[in-house]
Amino acid sequence: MNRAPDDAHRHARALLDPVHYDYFAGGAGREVALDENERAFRRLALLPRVLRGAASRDTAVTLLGDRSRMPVLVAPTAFHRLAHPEGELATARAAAAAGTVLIASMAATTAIGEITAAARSVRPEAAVWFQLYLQPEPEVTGALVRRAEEAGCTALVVTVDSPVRGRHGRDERHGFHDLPPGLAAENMRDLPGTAPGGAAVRPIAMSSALSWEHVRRLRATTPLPVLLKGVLHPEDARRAVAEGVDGLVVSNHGGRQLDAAPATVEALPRIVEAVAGRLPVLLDGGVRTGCDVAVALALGATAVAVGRPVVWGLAADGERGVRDVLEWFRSDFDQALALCGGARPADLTADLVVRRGGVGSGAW
Ligand SMILES: Cc1cc2nc3c(=O)[nH]c(=O)nc-3n(C[C@H](O)[C@H](O)[C@H](O)COP(=O)(O)O)c2cc1C
Ligand SMILES: O=C(O)C(=O)c1ccccc1
Repeated sequence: MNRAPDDAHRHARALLDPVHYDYFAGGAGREVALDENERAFRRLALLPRVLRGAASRDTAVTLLGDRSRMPVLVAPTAFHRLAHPEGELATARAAAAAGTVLIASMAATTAIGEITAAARSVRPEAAVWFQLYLQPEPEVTGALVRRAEEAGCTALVVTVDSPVRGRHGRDERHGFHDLPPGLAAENMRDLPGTAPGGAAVRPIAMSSALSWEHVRRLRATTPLPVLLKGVLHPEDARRAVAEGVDGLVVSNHGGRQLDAAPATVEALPRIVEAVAGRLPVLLDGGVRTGCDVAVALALGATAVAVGRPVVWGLAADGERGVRDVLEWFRSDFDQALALCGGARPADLTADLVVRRGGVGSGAW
């Protein structure tokens, strides 16, 4: 069967500078979390329901007021111009064409205003969310949030799994630490507090001093919904609900931060239980097929996001490549939903999920 993401991955590997390929593909430490994200999905199976008479299907979901044609979003990934000269502009047009939400990275090589404009040029109501690393200086965070608001972003996704930068062995071996000349993290240009004559592009700071107080401050300064990305402990999920956060992304940063983190699909049930329906719970990490999407939804995710498959599509064939990958996910998820006897995402329930390799029901 023609699998667009696999084709894209093969092409991307052949086309990319090996240093850049390893930047995108790699993970932290011994890459245990990276590998486990995909493997954990393979350890789970779905018990299909039969004869349910679901004549037509609708794969769409609504997330914090934004409609997506499928429960598969584009996860924020940095530096798209390393993958293709059109970079984030191509990704944004493809996500808009596929009718899904793009979560644009703060570490994009294109400014957020240009990204939203590209998405809207394809579909005026296209939704773009902005991924944010809270910066130690409140005025810098504030300026980034204003940029996202002015660009028309409809949610902020605050990444909270990066108190320090992950150590990526592949990058260390290659000595890859900086973008090549001509490329920059454009959202970091001309921010307040830059010393006169200092670098126009600020480095992105990761800070272990961040606390719930910073999230509270952020919520007080923006009307946009705030999601936290990188929550794995159920106590943090409960705290997020209590703090008035609007959504969670269960994520281990694609295995690029804590290498001992669990596979995200294994962490998901406890987060879903802790949240008890009070917030939408998204998941990313290792989602590679429509069946993976169906398993995550059955275990209580409202939607998932895909990171590397989108980068491979972009590297393989620009906007067209990303569109092919996203359309493939829509059709593969529709197929999985149909085979489970479902008509809509909400029909995927936890009783459908069993572990492979066990005897008996093996219910989750
Ligand atoms: C090359 C690359 C760059 C990434 N950059 C960011 C980023 O800037 N901000 C962020 O919150 N997450 C970032 N992530 C993590 C993704 O948002 C996401 O959690 C992860 O890629 C999902 O796993 P998957 O690649 O297996 O689908 C990055 C991941 C990759 C692979
Ligand atoms: O590479 C990453 O995973 C990532 O999150 C990041 C963060 C800041 C700058 C570049 C990439």
